[in-house]
Amino acid sequence: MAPVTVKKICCIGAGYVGGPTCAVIALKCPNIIVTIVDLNKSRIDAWNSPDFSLPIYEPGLVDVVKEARGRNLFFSTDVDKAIKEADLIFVSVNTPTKKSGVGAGFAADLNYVESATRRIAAVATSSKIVVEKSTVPMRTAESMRTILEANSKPGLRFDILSNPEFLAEGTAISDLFSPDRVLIGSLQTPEGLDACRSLIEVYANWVPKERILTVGLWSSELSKLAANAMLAQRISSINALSAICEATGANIDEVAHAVGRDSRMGPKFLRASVGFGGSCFQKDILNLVYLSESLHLPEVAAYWRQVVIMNEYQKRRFSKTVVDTLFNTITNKNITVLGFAFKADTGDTRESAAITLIRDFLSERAHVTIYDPQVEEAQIWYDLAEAIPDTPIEQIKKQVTIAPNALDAAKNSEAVVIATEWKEFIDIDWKAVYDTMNKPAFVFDGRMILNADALRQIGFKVKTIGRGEKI
Ligand SMILES: NC(=O)C1=CN([C@@H]2O[C@H](COP(=O)(O)OP(=O)(O)OC[C@H]3O[C@@H](n4cnc5c(N)ncnc54)[C@H](O)[C@@H]3O)[C@@H](O)[C@H]2O)C=CC1
Ligand SMILES: O=C(O)[C@H]1O[C@H](OP(=O)(O)OP(=O)(O)OC[C@H]2O[C@@H](n3ccc(=O)[nH]c3=O)[C@H](O)[C@@H]2O)[C@H](O)[C@@H](O)[C@@H]1O
Repeated sequence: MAPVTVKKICCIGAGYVGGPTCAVIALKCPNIIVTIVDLNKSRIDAWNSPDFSLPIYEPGLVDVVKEARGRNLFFSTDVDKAIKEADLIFVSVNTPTKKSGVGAGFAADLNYVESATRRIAAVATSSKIVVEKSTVPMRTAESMRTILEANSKPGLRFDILSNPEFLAEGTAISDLFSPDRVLIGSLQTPEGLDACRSLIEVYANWVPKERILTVGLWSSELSKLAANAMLAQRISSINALSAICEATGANIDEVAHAVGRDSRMGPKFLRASVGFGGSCFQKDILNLVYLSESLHLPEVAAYWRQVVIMNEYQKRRFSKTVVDTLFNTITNKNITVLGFAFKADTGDTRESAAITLIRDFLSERAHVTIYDPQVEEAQIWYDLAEAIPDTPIEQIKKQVTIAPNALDAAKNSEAVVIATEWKEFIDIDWKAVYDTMNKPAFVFDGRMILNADALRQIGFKVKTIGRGEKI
């Protein structure tokens, strides 16, 4: 049997991964019809909006959608139709950490993957290649195959591939245009290898073949968890060192530079911060911890768990620095938090360190004013209500203001806290900010983006993460 030439792709899940990934496939493969489906109608409506107000903010994404939408890229809520017509289906649904039941707080909730798989089984009338795009625990492909085989019409074949996604938010389009690697895992059977070849042919439309890596299914699933765990581990390592810098007078920037010049380590991902956020690092590490515990490897579990513990410590340590520096109390003081997204160039707030910082400030009974250039007000209220479940939102709203820009946000405040590394924060008229603030005026730079000396010249007292210098 020869590999199938893919003509129609269905992507289940129109989120941060499914949307950009399959939009780029459509752009780069004009001969393939790509339909991205989701149960969430408002999300699909936004993808289809005439003025391209897409549901996610990602630099370059609008241009991709403008070129491909209506040509060979479609967004729809008709999941069944898209499944039926496709020869290859990406499953790009969410896999959050389980909130209750066995493995609560650690294991991935596979409910969405299972429902998508059951839907494929229920409606497929022809054989399909089914691709795990979501990040999943090891051996999920096996469960998917069992569900498909037990529930589908007789005579159909389902080949499952693992094709984890490595894009980072904020740079998703350039990551997808020129990925470091595309990883495809398959069973090493003739059918599995044929399915793998079919997917290789899709990517080969724009990705050099030497960047398309093929491995066994289980290695592929584990590689995704491993990559995220090791990236997060680097941040926790540099953040642990930032605490030593602050206590000793060393400068974490200089340490990171010196360490990163070793070609075995490289300079990337060594930026100390208020702590990593995002929907995946913590979730995927906890998933690895759960896997290790299930495999009776407690030392391995403890090793990875420490990466998350260190991240929590970093967030707490930063909010404590703010309180300690503001004369040990922020009760009734105005604190301005610049940035709410978990990193720059995204409107995504999932697990953002800003949320933990703000929760800590509110618990000290401070008044907090927030400004973020991309995050919508409704999202901020939603996240704060989730983070502080025992306080009614009306009460939270009494303590929090959302401002339309940084200058307004800083008015009459005692301290400005940089929580997200948005470039526009570097270019603020800091003298104007200073003039509107109560004195002494403090800046806490949790992202190392500001010129501390220039701020001190204006009159600010400045604390930068990872620097032990006098404020
Ligand atoms: N966000 C990121 O940058 C990255 C995420 N990942 C992984 O990709 C997966 C998806 O992540 P995101 O796109 O961020 O999630 P998301 O929450 O933004 O999108 C998932 C979408 O799937 C839809 N969905 C769920 N069940 C469905 C079903 N049965 N039928 C149709 N639609 C359904 C939801 O309505 C939602 O819109 C996760 O496993 C994540 O770990 C991997 C790499 C990067
Ligand atoms: O599986 C996923 O979801 C994705 O997770 C991360 O991507 P993402 O979370 O979008 O963004 P990152 O750039 O990795 O940043 C994650 C967090 O770490 C922080 N960070 C990053 C780098 C650094 O040096 N220091 C640092 O604190 C960021 O500010 C952010 O809060 C990975 O980088 C992607 O390869 C992966 O596909």
